[in-house]
Amino acid sequence: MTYEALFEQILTKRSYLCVGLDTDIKKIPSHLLKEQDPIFAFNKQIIDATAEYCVSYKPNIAFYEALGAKGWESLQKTIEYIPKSHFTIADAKRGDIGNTSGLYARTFFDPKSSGLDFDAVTVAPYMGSDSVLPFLEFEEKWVILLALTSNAGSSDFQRLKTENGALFEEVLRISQTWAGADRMIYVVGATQTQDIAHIRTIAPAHFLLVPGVGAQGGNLEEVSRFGMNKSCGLLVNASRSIIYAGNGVDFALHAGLEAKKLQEEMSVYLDKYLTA
Ligand SMILES: O=c1ccn([C@@H]2O[C@H](COP(=O)(O)O)[C@@H](O)[C@H]2O)c(=O)[nH]1
Repeated sequence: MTYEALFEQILTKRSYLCVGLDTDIKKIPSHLLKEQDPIFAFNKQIIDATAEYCVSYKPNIAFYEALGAKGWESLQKTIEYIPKSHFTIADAKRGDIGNTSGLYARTFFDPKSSGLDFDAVTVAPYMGSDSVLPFLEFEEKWVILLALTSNAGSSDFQRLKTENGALFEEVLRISQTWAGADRMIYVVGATQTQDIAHIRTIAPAHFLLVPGVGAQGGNLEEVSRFGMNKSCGLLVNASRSIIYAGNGVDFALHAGLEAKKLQEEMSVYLDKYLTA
């Protein structure tokens, strides 16, 4: 999906919501456990209930890998089921020496090799350019680079001072020499709103993937006020607060209502903060 097509979807849906498919076999409603593929059965109903309120889905790969071959099968079925209008993110946080990164890229971007065809994959920046560039060899696919993550430990390294500011600022600056806003997105936690306005001065045009609203307590209004640019430039993720909003046979109904609530709030912020 292109930058323009993503923005178009945001305007059409009046939403910049990314639903996180962090589907935990231990947390899904018990009636689904009799299904042949409980994870896919859960995801299918979540997608049906939320697709009209979001523009993106982000399965966190850990939840699937942990189940071995069956988990990969559920992931593949899920990705095939997501409507093509939605931007798909493999939250895998990969990155290694170049030839290994090339194989990670094939895993998520080459359906002939792996059966998976995501639009984007999250990548850790700390092994440098040769660990990231192999992902960019796939046309029309995106790298989502970890910049300032939502967890408390983000300050252990990401905020370390360099002669040009904090390390995460250097990640933002240097990585812009590898790819432009049409192929690169940055992860900035919703718990880091005090830094978002400054991040916008370093990366004014890029989309930011913002996890941390909902279960982690990030503030959607502040994220939108400080982070929105003239193409919206935000994909705000919520996982647990949506997919586990209910736990009975009507779990998908509750997930849909939770997604709708966020979409309606986003619609207000698009009117208020989308810069001309
Ligand atoms: O900085 C980061 C980067 C990634 N994540 C991931 O996003 C979701 C958040 O889930 P919630 O249930 O909405 O808290 C999850 O997959 C994380 O691994 C993040 O939280 N922070």
